[in-house]
Amino acid sequence: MAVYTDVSDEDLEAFVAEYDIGAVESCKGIAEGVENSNYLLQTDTGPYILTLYEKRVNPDDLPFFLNLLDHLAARGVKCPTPIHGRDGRALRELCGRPAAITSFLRGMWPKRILPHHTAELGKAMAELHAAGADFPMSRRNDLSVDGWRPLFDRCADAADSVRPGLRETVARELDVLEARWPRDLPTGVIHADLFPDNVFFLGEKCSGLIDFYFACTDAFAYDIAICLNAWCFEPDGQFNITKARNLLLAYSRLKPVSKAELEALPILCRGAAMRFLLTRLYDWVNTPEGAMVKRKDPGEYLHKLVFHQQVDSAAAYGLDPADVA
Ligand SMILES: Nc1ncnc2c1ncn2[C@@H]1O[C@H](COP(=O)(O)OP(=O)(O)O)[C@@H](O)[C@H]1O
Ligand SMILES: N[C@@H](CCOP(=O)(O)O)C(=O)O
Repeated sequence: MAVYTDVSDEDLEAFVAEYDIGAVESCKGIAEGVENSNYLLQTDTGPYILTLYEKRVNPDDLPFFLNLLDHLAARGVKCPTPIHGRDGRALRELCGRPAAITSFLRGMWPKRILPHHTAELGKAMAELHAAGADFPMSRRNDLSVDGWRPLFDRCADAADSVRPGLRETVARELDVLEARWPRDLPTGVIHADLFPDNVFFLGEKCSGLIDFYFACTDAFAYDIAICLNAWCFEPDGQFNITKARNLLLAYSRLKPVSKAELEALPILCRGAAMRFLLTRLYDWVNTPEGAMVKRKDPGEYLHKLVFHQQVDSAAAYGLDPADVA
């Protein structure tokens, strides 16, 4: 359940009165999501999403996120568009929290991933990367290689209680990642959390991307690596090379992937697995029993990490670097 802050009818009406979006008809908390409080706000002009930004979002980052959504929407990316109040502001405060209203995206995220989904994903991600090219702001990725060891230090003591031997495995892998992390790949705006629950579909077509609250400036190929992990493993843990190939081909048709990017994919996939292993491990040991939020399994990402440790070429993901100019 992701509604951390309750909003009274009076506060809501005063808040919505700052916008030209009509009168409130209903406002219901949305159970999905983990980071922020989200409400489905219905007014007499249609549905909207009301988000109250909670503790884990740094308020200083909000102008980056909201300006990015404005920028992407203006370039035709299907994403939530911030609604600006009559004073021009998209970001204001509600119940003591930073808050914004965005447009409502139609569609549903796919519960069972099929090969056509990853092709649509590749296309949508390439469009996103291209549309971000002239976005003037930048945001450092705090959850990239330099952030992993400090994060691990805050939960390492509990690692072996989650999985025997995990502390040693992570420590050794961090040594490898820190030594081999590629730092000269093409960079730009990436989503950085493009999991299936953040990609909506209407029928077989992608209808939009949501949840840009990890978006940052980083290697485009790192975004691809995050998606290979999140979309191309079957529930039984098998890697599905067809889904991976569909993703890479659809992406590279719109935004060519260089040989250097492809060659870096195995180490980027290891890093992407480490990133989600660590945030899940941190949450696993720091989320109290009975908390509203369902903890995600760090073991799933340990399995993905071990898979990529055996990979020596992007050919294992369906696209051979030798085939790329
Ligand atoms: N713009 C949107 N249009 C339609 N539904 C949305 C939109 N934004 C969020 N939602 C709904 O709210 C849920 C949680 O949103 P999300 O941004 O993933 O939350 P969190 O950042 O807390 O993880 C989504 O799964 C979706 O159901
Ligand atoms: N995708 C991350 C968790 C972040 O959750 P989201 O609801 O903000 O997408 C994971 O699976 O660990």
